[in-house]
Amino acid sequence: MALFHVARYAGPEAAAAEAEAGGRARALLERLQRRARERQQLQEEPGEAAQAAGPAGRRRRRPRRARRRPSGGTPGSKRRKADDEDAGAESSEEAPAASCGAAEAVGPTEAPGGRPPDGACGPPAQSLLLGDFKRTRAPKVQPFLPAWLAEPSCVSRNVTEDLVPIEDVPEVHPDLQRRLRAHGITSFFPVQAAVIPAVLDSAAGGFLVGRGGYRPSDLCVSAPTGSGKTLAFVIPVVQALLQRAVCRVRALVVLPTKELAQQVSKVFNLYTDATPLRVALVTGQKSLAKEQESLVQKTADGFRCLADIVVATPGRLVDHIDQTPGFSLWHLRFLVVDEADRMIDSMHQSWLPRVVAAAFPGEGGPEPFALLQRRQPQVVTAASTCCPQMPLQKLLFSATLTQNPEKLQQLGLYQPRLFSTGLAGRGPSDADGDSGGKYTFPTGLTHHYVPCRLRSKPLVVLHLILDLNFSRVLCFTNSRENSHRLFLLVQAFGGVTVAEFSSRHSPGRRKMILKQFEQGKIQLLISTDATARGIDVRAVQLVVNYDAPQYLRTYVHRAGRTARAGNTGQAFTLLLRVQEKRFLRMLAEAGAPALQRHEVPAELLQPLLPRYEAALSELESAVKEEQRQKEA
Ligand SMILES: Nc1ncnc2c1ncn2[C@@H]1O[C@H](COP(=O)(O)OP(=O)(O)OP(=O)(O)O)[C@@H](O)[C@H]1O
Repeated sequence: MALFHVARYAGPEAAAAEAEAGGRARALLERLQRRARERQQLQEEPGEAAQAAGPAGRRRRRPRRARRRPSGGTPGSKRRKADDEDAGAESSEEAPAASCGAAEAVGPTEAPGGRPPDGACGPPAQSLLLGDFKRTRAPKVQPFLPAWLAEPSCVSRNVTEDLVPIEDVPEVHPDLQRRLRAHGITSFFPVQAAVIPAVLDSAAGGFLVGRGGYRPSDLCVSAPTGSGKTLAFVIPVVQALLQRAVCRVRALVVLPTKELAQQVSKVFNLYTDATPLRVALVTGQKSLAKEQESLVQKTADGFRCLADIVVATPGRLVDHIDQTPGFSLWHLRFLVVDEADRMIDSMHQSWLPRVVAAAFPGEGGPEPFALLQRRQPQVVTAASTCCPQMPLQKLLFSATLTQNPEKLQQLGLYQPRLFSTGLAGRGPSDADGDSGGKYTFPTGLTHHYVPCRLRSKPLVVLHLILDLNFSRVLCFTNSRENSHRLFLLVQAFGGVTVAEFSSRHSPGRRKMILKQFEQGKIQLLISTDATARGIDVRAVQLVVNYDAPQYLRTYVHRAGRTARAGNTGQAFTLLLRVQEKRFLRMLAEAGAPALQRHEVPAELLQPLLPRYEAALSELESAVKEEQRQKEA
């Protein structure tokens, strides 16, 4: 029977054996010293010694590899192992185990007293050496996706060819169709043509109950940037709520940034302003009291709700759940999570459990006899279907929706259904933990990279704008400081209307900057990733990644600020030599079309140099002045 062998102190009985071993060690040492002397002699008189040694001299060299092994066996056993090596029986990585194996193969020659023979490797031949790990390559684990993720409803990403005329989607109310036409929309983009009917279908039985009394499926939508995801939820939510009689918060849209929330609330306003529906924006741009006034009104017998649709950032939403008297989510029917992957990342703020808790007052809640009092949904049974209650349906949207089931699980989705423009379940992992190889890019977007040195990066940006004549450029850096310094430098250089956008500025100032950029008053907007997601500025021709994005998702969103809604656009990434390999591999895994290498020869930058040098010294004094002011 094979035994485990752990080398340990054997007790006083082993003392004699140890003394014997000590004698053996001395003999071995002497032998080694003798050989060293011989070797030294050989080096001193190589010709003679080689002749004298003849073939035996050469033979003596061979067992050296075997000697390096930790066995320290008898000369006989050494020779056996050397023979095994010659025959190529074992690889060098497996040497320790192999030497034991070889001894086992020839059968152990026992010394008197049943001990292993001199120099036999430690444990008995039949035993298993603990910690004797062999280096074997672990098989790659392929992600196993749940069926809804692995088999999504596929949607085309081509928003120029696969348009669907709005009259071909009869589920959309004629009033809304008229309104869409009034805003210049005559056809739905593919994602809209697929998602709008699906959401409307789930509210077909009226928004108070799901179809047939069942709870509707939650929907997840993964489609490229600029593919019209906003209207894909605005239209069905507005249409479903048009039937409401009493104003209650029935739709809540949560977004990661103030600017995005503002943009989405604008779109809601476009489609609700001729209806009784009211939209409130709660992002912290106004004071809490002002926002409270837009949400609830105090009456003689309690509070009156003033908003049907609330568009919010998560932090401010939780503030209102906690601090606004009369703000209730008991009638919430739609919870829309835009930029869903980003919102999952912000889950540590616990905004979702707070929303769900506020939406389900539960047993003993403040309205115990309300007809449609909601409880946290339980398992569907015959009894539970007898007493239908208003469902809370989640709608998730993103251009980079995670396929990580563990992350998605945090959202507590119910029988989810995925609409996707990407191929499901392919590709290896992204650096941030999400699976890559599945994000899709707008068809009109071309990707370039510019190999350059750190010092010449600002010059390359100036060259792109001034020499290649791009009139609306969005340039991303990885930090506020980088944005600010690049802004100061370009400003000092002159000839370009430039602004910076980052958390250095107040929300009001940021709003104004975005407006001016949209109006074309700013040619170059230098920004942190604050504008990377969702911001929809028409006619951005060029996106420059001044600092290469670290993550694939960041690249997808940054580049997606151009080539929106079927337009064309270009994304240029400035890469240092050390960044090239990793970045190109990351994009290849993302399924991005091949990046075009765009060389900017030094001669092209040469004419810009004199002004650039002057701008650099201006920058230096500006930075010093800023530091002085900070310290004062
Ligand atoms: N059916 C349509 N026809 C014409 N233009 C449209 C249509 N739907 C949306 N658009 C326009 O396309 C642009 C992009 O839409 P939207 O902002 O909804 O994209 P998105 O998919 O949400 O992008 P992102 O992922 O970057 O947030 C907007 O300017 C919008 O007005």
